[in-house]
Amino acid sequence: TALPTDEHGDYNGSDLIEWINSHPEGYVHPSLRIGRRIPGDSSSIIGTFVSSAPGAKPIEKDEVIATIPWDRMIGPGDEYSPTTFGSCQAIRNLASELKLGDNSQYAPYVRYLLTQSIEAMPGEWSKAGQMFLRQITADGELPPLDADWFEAAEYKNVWLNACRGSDDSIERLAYYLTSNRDEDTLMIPIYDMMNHSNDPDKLNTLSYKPNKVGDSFVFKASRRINPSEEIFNCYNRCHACSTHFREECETYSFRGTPDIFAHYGFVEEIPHYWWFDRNEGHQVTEIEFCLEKIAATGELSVSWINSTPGDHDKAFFVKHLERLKQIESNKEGLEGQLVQPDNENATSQEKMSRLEWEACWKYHNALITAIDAAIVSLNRIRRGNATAKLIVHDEYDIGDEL
Ligand SMILES: C[S@@+](CC[C@H](N)C(=O)[O-])C[C@H]1O[C@@H](n2cnc3c(N)ncnc32)[C@H](O)[C@@H]1O
Repeated sequence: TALPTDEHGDYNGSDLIEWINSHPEGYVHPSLRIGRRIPGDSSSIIGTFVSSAPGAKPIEKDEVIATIPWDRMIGPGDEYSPTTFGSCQAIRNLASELKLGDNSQYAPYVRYLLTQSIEAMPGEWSKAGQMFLRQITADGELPPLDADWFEAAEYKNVWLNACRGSDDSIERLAYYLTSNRDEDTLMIPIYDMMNHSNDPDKLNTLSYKPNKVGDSFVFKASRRINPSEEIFNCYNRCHACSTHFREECETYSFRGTPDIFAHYGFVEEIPHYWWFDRNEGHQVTEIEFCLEKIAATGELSVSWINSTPGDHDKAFFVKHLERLKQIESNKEGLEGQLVQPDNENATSQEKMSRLEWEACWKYHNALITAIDAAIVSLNRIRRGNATAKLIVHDEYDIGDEL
């Protein structure tokens, strides 16, 4: 069955909205629009917006954006608990529904999910793409340090080994869809159409997951959202840099900018949360900082978490900044060597797709920006031109995400 589209030919989720609203407990705010950021531009991502159609109203602070009833979500069934963060049963149930396709009781949702491709997930990248990322991160000296994600080891460990899943294309899709779109153990239509932001000026929702089997999932506006504004969720809500959300934390996440890249395949916009582990012999020094953009000047600002780095840490940053710039100086040569030419259809593990190439460079640039800002901050502190901005978290400040 073809997906419903808007006047630009983009998916508009009208089937999903109708399906949720047709349930006695279901509700979708009439001003919600599903569509592309730039309507009609197929390279622009799909997300959720407040409609700018004539007569469409803003969504006011605390208004419910959507209520998704229990039996419109795909999850672990009776095994559900709000404090469980991963479930083989949930992935299995999703795979079964995907296999049923149009015959699934979740057909409007399943039809959209089946259009999703997993090629942007680093775990699904070609060998060449994964090797290039290894080069950028100096074989694990820079984050994300854990190679599991980009070598698909996580897929093998979790799905094939722990869950005893099969390696067929639908089960693989189910695994990556849960890693990319679920909220703990639930796949939630409409909610999972929201894109991510950590920017306090953009982030505009709060969500409330079911307390028990049978309850609905609700998400609300955390401030007034005006027509044409995008509606955002935060995928790593309440991490070490998001102090302004602390009082609103229902769940916590330790994921920073490198983890968002590893798990979703995109580089988030600033503000960022960066962490580095500097290895010296057997000793590991953790270096963490928040990177923000000062709205008035556009200047980058670094706040160090727990402690200000010392000379060895600065030398580590300087070394990697030079190394990253060195890689960039050979960008053209690398492109010829590593990227699948557009006119060649045959895919090979020795070449990477253009999508992987571009994602690698976005991450490379983000690393350069962050490391450069870190060095600037340390130089200023050293020269006495600035006092270090320090954020200190006590051990019990941050909760667990399993
Ligand atoms: C939960 S889905 C969000 C809806 C998704 N855009 C869609 O088309 O259905 C998560 C995926 O959306 C994309 N995404 C979300 N936030 C993004 C952002 N800020 N920048 C770029 N891509 C983003 C990434 O591909 C991510 O893996």
